[in-house]
Amino acid sequence: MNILEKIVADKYKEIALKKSLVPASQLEQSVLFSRNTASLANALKNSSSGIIAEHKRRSPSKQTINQHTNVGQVAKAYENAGACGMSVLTDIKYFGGSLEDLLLARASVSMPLLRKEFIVDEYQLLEAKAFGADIILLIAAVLTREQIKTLSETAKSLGLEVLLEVHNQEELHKGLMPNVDMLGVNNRNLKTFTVSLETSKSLSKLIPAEFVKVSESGISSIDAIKDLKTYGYHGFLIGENFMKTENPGESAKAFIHKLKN
Ligand SMILES: O=P(O)(O)OC[C@@H](O)[C@@H](O)c1c[nH]c2ccccc12
Repeated sequence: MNILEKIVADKYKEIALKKSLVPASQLEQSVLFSRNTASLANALKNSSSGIIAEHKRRSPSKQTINQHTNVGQVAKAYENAGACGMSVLTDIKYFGGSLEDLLLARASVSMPLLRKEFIVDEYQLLEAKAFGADIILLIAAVLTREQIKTLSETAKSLGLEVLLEVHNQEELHKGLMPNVDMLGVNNRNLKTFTVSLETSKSLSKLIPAEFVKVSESGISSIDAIKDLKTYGYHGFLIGENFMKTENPGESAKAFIHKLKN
């Protein structure tokens, strides 16, 4: 089993346990469940920065990145820095995140929030809504076309936007469908962890114009973003480059300032 298969196998077990502890009907009663959601796609189209800043404590590829953050403060600082949106890792076992992190971010900011998770079941969409997300991630590598279809339909019916993540042409073709709002090209191969911005560049021409394009992972320079913009990208998902510093919010602020000037 590769790491991605391991994460997903654990995820199915985690969901079964959670369903037995917290029924879906309880999630639907959350005060946050009936709120109006914010659009990341619109924020990206209208933004000069395009930065989606991520909160990530650790990862299978890097182990510890930053264990000392206050997610509410980081969220506030990312928003003040001019980020278009924020991505919050909610996987506990491999990324050290939680749904509480998402909730704390939601309590601190009004910018669009992405639940960064390995979503394989509609129950996780209800959780996303109940804990404050505006956007959900669907990873084509771990889903069938049928799953992408039903999960994206349900997400949209809950008012959640859909960011579909792909890493190659095959995944892209599997996932292109009307309920997908944004196409994220992950520069990191989730099976081997190798990172190359060439992945975003080569896949860009295959993505139809109606999808907002997001380049994900391994982005750490202004030049890289300027380059990716020429390939039609509107969004840039950055985690480690901010999180590995002592003050992720300040790092994001300095980065976005440089980008705009
Ligand atoms: O920390 P980076 O290299 O800037 O990457 C951020 C983000 O793209 C990455 O965390 C990510 C992209 N797709 C994922 C899927 C699951 C978990 C994490 C991810």
